Amino acid sequence: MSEPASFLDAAWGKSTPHAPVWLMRQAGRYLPEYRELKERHGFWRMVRTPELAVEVTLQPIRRFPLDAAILFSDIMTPLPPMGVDIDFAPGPVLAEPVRTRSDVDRLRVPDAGELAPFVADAVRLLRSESPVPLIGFAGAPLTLATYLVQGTGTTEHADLRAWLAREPETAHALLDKLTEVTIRYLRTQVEAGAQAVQLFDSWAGVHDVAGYARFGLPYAHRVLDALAGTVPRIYLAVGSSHLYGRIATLPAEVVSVDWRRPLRDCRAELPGLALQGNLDPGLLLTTPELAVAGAHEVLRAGLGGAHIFNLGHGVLPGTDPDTVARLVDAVHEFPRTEGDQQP
Ligand SMILES: Cc1c2[nH]c(c1CCC(=O)O)Cc1[nH]c(c(CCC(=O)O)c1C)Cc1[nH]c(c(CCC(=O)O)c1C)Cc1[nH]c(c(C)c1CCC(=O)O)C2
Repeated sequence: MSEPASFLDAAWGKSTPHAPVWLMRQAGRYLPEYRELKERHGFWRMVRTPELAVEVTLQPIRRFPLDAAILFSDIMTPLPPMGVDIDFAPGPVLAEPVRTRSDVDRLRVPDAGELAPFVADAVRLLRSESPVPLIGFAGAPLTLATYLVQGTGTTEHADLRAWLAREPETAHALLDKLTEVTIRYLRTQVEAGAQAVQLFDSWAGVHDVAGYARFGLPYAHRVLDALAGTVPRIYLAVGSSHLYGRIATLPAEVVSVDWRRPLRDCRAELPGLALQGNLDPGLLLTTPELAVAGAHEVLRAGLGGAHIFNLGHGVLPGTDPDTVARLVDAVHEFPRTEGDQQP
């Protein structure tokens, strides 16, 4: 590799000599050192103890030459201070879903300082310990509402869509509170030193264009707009290419694309935006050779504009860390210079 790949350059829309690479869920269950720590401490304690959150954030950075670190936390982290009781099994499970107007009225909107002081501490520690830029993150309001209304994240979401249609005013009241909390939560991370932010709208894709335009877009817009002029903003919505016409209007620098369509097809629909993605995480469950071949496809499709290499969604639990190592090297070895596009 001639020059190091710069994550922040690509996030600001510059075309880099190599694609920088990080992986959603790069810290987590596929790493034995993560499983060992979780066995000892449990998930919430790891999230809430800055030294443990720092350790888990850095585990993948020590193993692989990744170009960015993502804070170890969860999109659910700002919800308990609002008065929501959440456990992980392994996905989030709420003691009581939020469905009525009085459920929504009871939710608190805590001050920034109250929201997650341990997150601000972890970010500050990471800024002195991490050799690579640090990405902060939050869940987008509609995705957080998905968990709050359903109580889990595991259905077809028809009940959420029915609830939105039946109770639009209650839904807007809930989304409004979640938007304010998310803005405070992300500003806290940026003020503590996060160098980029990713807004995870993981479940936006289950809505039709009109539903997204009504309940997703305006709130994601407000969150991203509140961070204007600070750090590059990455927006992720899985299974959502039917929404790209709307997503293109968001005040973000980067859109994270899932594995369903080649990046070159997405560029035309997301003009002026850097693209992040989009290897199928399922390919990392095959062989290093197939994963690397898939990465080359993605890298070729990503030419023609700024590209941050990532998966289309998170690393899956059964992934072999050696395959991840081969993948990261393959991305760094791929030149993005014009006329020299084959690995
Ligand atoms: C929907 C969502 C959640 N959490 C998150 C999202 C958005 C991203 C996406 O769409 O996948 C975001 C998240 N969750 C976690 C991170 C840490 C940083 C990273 O490495 O990417 C991030 C960025 C840790 C975690 N969050 C969770 C774990 C697993 C806990 C365990 O060890 O069992 C980790 C490492 C628990 C969790 N938390 C959530 C789910 C669905 C689960 C189930 C297990 C899983 O998908 O890994 C909610």
